Amino acid sequence: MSSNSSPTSRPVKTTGLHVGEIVPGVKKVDPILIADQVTRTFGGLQAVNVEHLEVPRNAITALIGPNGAGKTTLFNLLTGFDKPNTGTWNFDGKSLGGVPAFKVARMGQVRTFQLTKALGLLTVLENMKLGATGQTGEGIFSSLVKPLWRKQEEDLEVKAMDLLRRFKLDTKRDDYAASLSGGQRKLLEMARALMSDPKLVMLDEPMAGVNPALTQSLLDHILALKDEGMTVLFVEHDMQMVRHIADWVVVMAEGRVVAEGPPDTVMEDPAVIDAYLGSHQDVDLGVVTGRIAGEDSAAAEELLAEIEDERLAAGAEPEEERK
Ligand SMILES: Nc1ncnc2c1ncn2[C@@H]1O[C@H](COP(=O)(O)OP(=O)(O)OP(=O)(O)O)[C@@H](O)[C@H]1O
Repeated sequence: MSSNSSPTSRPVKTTGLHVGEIVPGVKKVDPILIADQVTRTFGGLQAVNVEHLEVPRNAITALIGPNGAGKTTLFNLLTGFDKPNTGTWNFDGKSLGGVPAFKVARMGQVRTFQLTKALGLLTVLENMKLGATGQTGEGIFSSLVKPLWRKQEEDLEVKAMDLLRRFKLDTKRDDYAASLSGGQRKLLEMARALMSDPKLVMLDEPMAGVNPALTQSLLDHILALKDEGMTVLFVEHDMQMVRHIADWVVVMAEGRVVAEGPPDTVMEDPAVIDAYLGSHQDVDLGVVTGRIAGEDSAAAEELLAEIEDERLAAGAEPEEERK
């Protein structure tokens, strides 16, 4: 596959991912992940209620939605870190319901993890080694076969160093992970996930806490994953990033998938605008939507301008002319 993800050239977004009319739950031409009737409640709260969702293979899919929409909970369920109340899902043709997290990762579906305090006390290289799965050394019998185990350790280190070089973290190999900057941590999280040669990489807010200097580098790394044949599913609040790199966008609100589609069209969907408005807790939505009388606050004006900018960027007519 050709690599066209240099900072100067943006890859062409993948098209033709779906079959038929675009509605929430639309079928994909070649789905890598198919989820059905996945629900999760906490007490009386329904955090996730996904009827049907297909994730297209070898594309970059963004999962967006306001705070509390259920994005992280869905990630946890799909990767075996949490158990649903109901639901089934298939990854690459194999049923994953009830499969524990470490096995899910071994099957080729990995998610990145924020560096916890404990992981921060390990070196960068040790963190990388933790990301590897299917190690011969894990088995009781093979651990008795020392030469085999040692060879595997060496191979692991070579692989880890290759990845660290690619992510420009090789000079940090012996540093504690906790000493890395926010952006470097994100790079390490991604590099660690790649240690298990995944088919599907799930990134939880890859841009959170990243300074602008590393933003481009992170975007390029994510685009490169697709060039290498991987599928990416990521949760992100930064709409600019979603617009830049996603081939497909899934919007969640109150646990459900309320819209999906290519980024340029999905941002115009009224359900998306509703969900997006919902994330601006500082704005009086009644006033913004004209349902109740009152003066728009500065935050509301800003939000309306943001939405209008996004509409225009997507090629829509100016709001004034539509009336
Ligand atoms: N372990 C838990 N116990 C109780 N409630 C939970 C738990 N985990 C999540 N929730 C609730 O489930 C709902 C969905 O949360 P979730 O973190 O999945 O949303 P999110 O879309 O990822 O939000 P954010 O964008 O803020 O990360 C929220 O109302 C949250 O408070």
